[in-house]
Amino acid sequence: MMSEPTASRDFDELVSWAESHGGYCCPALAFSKSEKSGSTAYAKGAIPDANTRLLSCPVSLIIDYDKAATQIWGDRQSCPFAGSPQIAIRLFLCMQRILGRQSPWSAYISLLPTQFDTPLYYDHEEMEMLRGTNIFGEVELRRQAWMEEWKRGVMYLPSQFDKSLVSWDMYMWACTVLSSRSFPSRIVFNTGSDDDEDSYPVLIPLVDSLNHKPLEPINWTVTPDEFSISSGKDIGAGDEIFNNYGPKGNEELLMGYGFCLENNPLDVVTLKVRHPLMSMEKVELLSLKGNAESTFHLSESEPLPSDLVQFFRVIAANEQETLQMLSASAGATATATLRCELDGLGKLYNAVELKLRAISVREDETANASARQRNSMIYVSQQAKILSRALLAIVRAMYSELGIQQEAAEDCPGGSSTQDLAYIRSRFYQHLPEYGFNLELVLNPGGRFSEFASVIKQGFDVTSASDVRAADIEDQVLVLFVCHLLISGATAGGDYANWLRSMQQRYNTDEVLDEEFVEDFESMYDAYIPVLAELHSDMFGSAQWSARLLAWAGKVVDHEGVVVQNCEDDRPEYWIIAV
Ligand SMILES: C[S@@+](CC[C@H](N)C(=O)[O-])C[C@H]1O[C@@H](n2cnc3c(N)ncnc32)[C@H](O)[C@@H]1O
Repeated sequence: MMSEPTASRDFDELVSWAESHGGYCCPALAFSKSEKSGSTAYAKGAIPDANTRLLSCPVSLIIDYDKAATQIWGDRQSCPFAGSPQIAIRLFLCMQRILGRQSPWSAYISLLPTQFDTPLYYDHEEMEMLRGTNIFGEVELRRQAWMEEWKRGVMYLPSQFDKSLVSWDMYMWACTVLSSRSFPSRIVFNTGSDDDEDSYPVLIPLVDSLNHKPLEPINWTVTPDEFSISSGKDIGAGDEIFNNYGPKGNEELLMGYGFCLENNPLDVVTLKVRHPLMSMEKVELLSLKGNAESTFHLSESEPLPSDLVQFFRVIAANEQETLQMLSASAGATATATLRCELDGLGKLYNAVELKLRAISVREDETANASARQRNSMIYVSQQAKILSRALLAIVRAMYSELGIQQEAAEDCPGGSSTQDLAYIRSRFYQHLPEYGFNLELVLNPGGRFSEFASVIKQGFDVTSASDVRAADIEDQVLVLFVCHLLISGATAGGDYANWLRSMQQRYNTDEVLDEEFVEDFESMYDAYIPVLAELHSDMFGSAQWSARLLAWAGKVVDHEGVVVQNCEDDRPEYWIIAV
């Protein structure tokens, strides 16, 4: 039980107005003012019976499209905004505000806030705290959309209205009132389903006076006469009485309502991924429906949703792997290859890391911070926390693909710090040689391929793998290496024999290596092979070297490679998974 807040008389008029039209306010409920969340409602005495009706609003006072259209344009048919009912309601709100005490809704309108903490009201410095987040870009888009609406809306107001009174500031006020306190029409009028696109926001005076608490058990009841709210639990004397605005993360709360909740159990990171150009098979695998991007929701409890992993798996798949996945989804048992899994996870890692890096988490003192600064800090740090969890989950998924999850669990007991990630990734790097090769392995002077390495270093005038990357010839060196592996007889035995055989079956066909494609490798052959043959005739002088062989290896590198971010120097590097 809390100490009882000070009752505010500001609400007396609102309550009597609602009651005079058939509304209801539970006698044990009182209103007070709070600095943190505007007006709040609390229990003057215990409300012990769950399901006690708390507040209700008669249908005659609910502000919906019907009332807005008929009051402004005379009837629904004459309203030009049937397809965008929210515009009619926003204009209606402005009209009621202009009418002042003349408005039948004046008891309600006069109590509505006129100052908000939604990011559309932030100044430049406050916006900077949100840089890199989804909201940062969204704010301007929303402002533009509202501004367009305002211009169109005012233009269509009937001539008896003084259009000049509906200022941009007033329209923005109406938009924010609607975003911060409306209910969806599909619930209020019992129409449609959750994803009903025809649903629009309606205002329910009095019932909209409660603050939000996630997961709070409340019931909304709709009858032909009223919309009421009752609690799903007993309420103690002095306790705040909450509504539950639905499953909303901090991003939605901040953008629409102007507040954030620390430890919001329903917080999510919304990750929007633009579609790259894709084959019809991939489009089918992802069941894409023509949108330019896909949206995923990451949460603390589910930082790596399976649909997100599947999206990147399909993006990463080469032709062969795509066909395998298609037949698997049609009932066959094939699963994605290790290469595809690692490449998909690697690409996903990069996408998530990019998003994490774009935002800056501030560790400032919160004691002197304004409400807006506090909200931004909560939002950004929670986003960062979920993204870091996702990174860790991705690395663990890579471990698990490589069959070394046991070690990860023992050595790295959890957490999401950068050290954990760097550690876990360095372990991942140590294990990759068991599965394939990259430049470091190929050019290691003391390693298995030291002879090949020394010819390449001489021929290309480089001393290390990073020189090769800096010269932008990583893929070419790997192409030469794949050819070298084949020519040097690895097919006859050794670790890569089976892999090379399957690569030959897959890519060494006239269908894959058409004339035009092979021709592209002739200049590479002319530029490199004679020079390298002079340096080491046994290795590069064999008649097996040809533009066609290089073209084949080009296909292998292109389709069987995995791009992984190097955690030390932070550059992308190429791995060929050869198992
Ligand atoms: C529907 S109104 C709720 C009643 C509101 N306090 C008022 O003054 O009218 C929604 C607004 O209340 C505030 N609010 C609601 N729940 C809150 C919470 N849990 N913490 C902080 N502010 C909250 C936000 O300003 C939000 O825009």
